[in-house]
Amino acid sequence: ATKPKLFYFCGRGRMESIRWLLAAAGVEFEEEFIETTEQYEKLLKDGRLLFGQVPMVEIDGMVLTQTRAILSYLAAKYDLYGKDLKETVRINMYTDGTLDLMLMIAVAAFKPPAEKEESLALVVKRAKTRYFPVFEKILKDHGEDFLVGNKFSWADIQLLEAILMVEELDASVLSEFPLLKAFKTRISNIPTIKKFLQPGSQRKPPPDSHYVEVVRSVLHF
Ligand SMILES: CCCCC[C@H]1O[C@@H](O)C[C@@H]1SC[C@H](NC(=O)CC[C@H](N)C(=O)O)C(=O)NCC(=O)O
Repeated sequence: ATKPKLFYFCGRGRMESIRWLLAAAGVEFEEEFIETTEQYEKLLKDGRLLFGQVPMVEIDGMVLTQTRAILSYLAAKYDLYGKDLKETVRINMYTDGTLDLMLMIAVAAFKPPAEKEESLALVVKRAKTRYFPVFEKILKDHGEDFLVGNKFSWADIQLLEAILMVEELDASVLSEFPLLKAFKTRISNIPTIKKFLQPGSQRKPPPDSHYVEVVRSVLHF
């Protein structure tokens, strides 16, 4: 069977959570990195970007855009989306939260130094005061290994992704969250995720000036 193919820049941005979900599900995928305006404009001309935007994923004979739509499709396809609607809506609540937090980081990369510094400090503050306390309480209240239905789901994958991303900004961010520390160790040791965390995987590094320049030049902003 043909592997899913991801069309995006060679960086995290909005595509990184899709890479995480596929990797955690043990699904091999290919990537086409958009480096030039010509590449982007060809995708546009060929009508493969619904609203003219990336991420775009080709999977199961479809050409998908809209990050959350793609993530939901993958979560359902690989049985990482809860056993019923009540579990699914909790997974959606949790993943919308971690995606909001991670997009704050993605957007900050495009800000001038002083503003970027301020934005990233706000990310750490939001993580410590808004997001991580919620997940610590969820783990405490139900005393299970996973966030929803005591079964590994998309919510667990994305929370680990967000924890690691915030730790890159402040390594001590989990110091007041013992259950999240244990969660991080537990989920990082799931074989497919452990493999994705090894060097040489398709996981992307934090955004650097080259990534920002490429995105700016391709998207003319
Ligand atoms: C201030 C901008 C922040 C980020 C810019 C881009 O780099 C990534 O870090 C995030 C985005 S990705 C690139 C951007 N894509 C989106 O905004 C997709 C939004 C959509 N709702 C989704 O969830 O997939 C893009 O294609 N724009 C072209 C343009 O709208 O004409």
